[in-house]
Amino acid sequence: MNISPYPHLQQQTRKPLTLADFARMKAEGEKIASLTCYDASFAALEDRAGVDLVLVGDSLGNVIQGASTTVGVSLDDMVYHSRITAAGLERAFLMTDLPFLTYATPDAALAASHRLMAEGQAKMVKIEGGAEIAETVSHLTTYGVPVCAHMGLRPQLVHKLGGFKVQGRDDAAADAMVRDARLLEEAGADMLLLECVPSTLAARITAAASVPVIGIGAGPDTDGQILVIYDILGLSPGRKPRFVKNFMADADCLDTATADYVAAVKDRSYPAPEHGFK
Ligand SMILES: Nc1nc(=O)c2c([nH]1)NC[C@@H]1CN(c3ccc(C(=O)N[C@@H](CCC(=O)O)C(=O)O)cc3)CN21
Ligand SMILES: CC(C)C(=O)C(=O)O
Ligand SMILES: [Mg+2]
Repeated sequence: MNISPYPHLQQQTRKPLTLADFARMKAEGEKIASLTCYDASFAALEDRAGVDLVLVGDSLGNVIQGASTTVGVSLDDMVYHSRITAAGLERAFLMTDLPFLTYATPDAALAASHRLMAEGQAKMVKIEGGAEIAETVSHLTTYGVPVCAHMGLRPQLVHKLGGFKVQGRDDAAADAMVRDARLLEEAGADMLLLECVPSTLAARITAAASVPVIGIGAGPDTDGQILVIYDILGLSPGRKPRFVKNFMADADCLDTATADYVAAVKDRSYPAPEHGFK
């Protein structure tokens, strides 16, 4: 499959990306294209489509294991899928989620991150939380673990929240999220991820942050975008979150659908206004 006519592929080299590349992309206003991934074949597909950042998400509880939440995903599951995803990557940077209750103390987070990095070949770990995980982020940073802090809608808290709902809608919650983003950055977070927050709040946090901010359901103004790979390929059954776009609808194969997603993030045609929240 020859997908070379894409402008973003003509500009890219096959050299492995590093955190410095994401800092440069933020500074230059080049959007970071990210997708989730769970195995080597999809990793190779995403890598040749020009995806910059690959996340082995605990969403594998939903899309691989068929559960309705991510709560049951184990660290062994994450290590396994991280390792088999890493095997398919050449250029893209690999980030892996720490699953529910594997980072409840700083030392537990360090031990779990060790497994994701040493066995799972992750180059960065992602943990869900705000100010309350700042100490953990600081501990990981001290020992050289790159960290992304996942704020806004935190799917691991589904049973506390009572569902998957937009976060940071009132002024007090929005101000708290802005403060937490700053604290996490000061604690050493290398990246932030915002899920399901009003587009205006995501723009505010992105403008204030010196590290790259990736969004999902966070509007067009974050430094990058992420979606679940099966959602862009039309493989997810049932009602879709409003930020999802099926790129398979206008594509003739998986390679063009995935490259079309990357191109749409790069040229800012995804996300459109209807994919964001007020
Ligand atoms: N296939 C898949 N895609 C995802 O994006 C995803 C997963 N699984 N599993 C883990 C979490 C769960 N996510 C979700 C799930 C549902 C909504 C949702 O239905 N949101 C409503 C917002 C409701 C409101 O307005 O408060 C929506 O209409 O989009 C959002 C994120 C995102 N993640
Ligand atoms: C949706 C993304 C951000 C995630 O955390 C996951 O796939 O688990
Ligand atoms: Mg996750």
